[in-house]
Amino acid sequence: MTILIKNIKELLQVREPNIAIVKGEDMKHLPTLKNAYLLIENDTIVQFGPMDDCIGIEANKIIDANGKTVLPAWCDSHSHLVYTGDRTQEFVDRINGLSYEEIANRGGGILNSAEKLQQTNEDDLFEQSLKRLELVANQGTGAIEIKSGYGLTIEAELKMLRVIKRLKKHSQVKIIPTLLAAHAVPKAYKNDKQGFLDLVINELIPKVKKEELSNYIDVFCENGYFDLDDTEQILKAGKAHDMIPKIHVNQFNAFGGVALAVKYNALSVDHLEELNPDDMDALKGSNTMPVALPSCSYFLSIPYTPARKLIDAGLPLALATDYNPGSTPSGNMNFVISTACIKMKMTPEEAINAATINGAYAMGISNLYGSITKGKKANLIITNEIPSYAYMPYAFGDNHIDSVIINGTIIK
Ligand SMILES: N=CN[C@@H](CCC(=O)O)C(=O)O
Ligand SMILES: [Zn+2]
Repeated sequence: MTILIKNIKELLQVREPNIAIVKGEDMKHLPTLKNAYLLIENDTIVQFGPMDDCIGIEANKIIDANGKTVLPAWCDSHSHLVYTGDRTQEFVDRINGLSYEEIANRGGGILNSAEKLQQTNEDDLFEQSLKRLELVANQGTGAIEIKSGYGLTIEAELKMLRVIKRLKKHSQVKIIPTLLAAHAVPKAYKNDKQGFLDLVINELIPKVKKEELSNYIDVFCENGYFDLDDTEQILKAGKAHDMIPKIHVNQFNAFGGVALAVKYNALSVDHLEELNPDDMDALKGSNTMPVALPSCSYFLSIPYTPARKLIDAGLPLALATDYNPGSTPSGNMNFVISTACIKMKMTPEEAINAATINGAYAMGISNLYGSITKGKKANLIITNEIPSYAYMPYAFGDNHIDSVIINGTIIK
């Protein structure tokens, strides 16, 4: 099956295969091709170039993208989209003055979602999660990381990861599963956090590896959740099983989690709403991708990750949704890039780089995703007729997407 997209007004994020990450000053540059064509064969981008070179190319299906922009589908490197129910009551409680922390201390928050998830059967969880996955795919997400972490028991964590495995089989979207082994201390271990850590280390991680459910490991490194010592125990256990760390860190407090994650060669450090000079120093010279989650800052009214500070220091940055029922009930990457431009002062070029090639890097898949490159997967967004690509983040809240192609299949 071949698809030819012709008369593309502007083809964005055109890269050579050797570019796996974009950092600092380079993030300001978004390579594009005007008046272009692109040819897909099965699930792969096989050719693209100026329209003048399109003569004689035939295909099973031809799409005329006159006036439209084509770009790589979004790469959302941080989500928790497998969950059950919602937390609207906590949303209203926060409007009425309670903080996220106060709600968690009362047994709400992650523990609330865990209780619901433990009581939900696997098929129901799959159906609820599939709807969210289809929703974000229609919003242009072609690759997504999905975490466990609302199970908090061995069985419920395995249930989450098995649901993620089913989603992988069922969907064209590229899915990277992450074991969020230590998300909160379960009620049953309230006075025995070490007991819970031992359970994760001695039972959960080996079971996850045995069933080949995930190669990535995450911890919520935060006051009231898991401290540096706890986090290091999990990272060590993960390392012993060849698991790559992707860590929740510095959401509310900065106390050395970034340096610890870098020490364990984390692929990404996510949140970073709080960031101190030591964190910056740890990131410089590392292979770890900082990931900002602006929709979470927006929803919880907490600081935005200091994107300018990171990028101006020569570091890379990825943008992701954090889609989850508590801090970010939205998986819309279009909103993420708008918010990054509006609130974090990222340029449209920086935001698109952060949400495509750098997002792919933060999932370990930038060899096949995140740019328009021959040989990469045909994961594409075709926009409506828009005056320029900057119009996408500028006209926030509107839908600018005409079609979405994922894995060579037109899904919208
Ligand atoms: N911070 C930790 N985990 C999620 C939120 C979890 C929840 O509130 O359910 C996050 O990334 O924001
Ligand atoms: Zn998260």
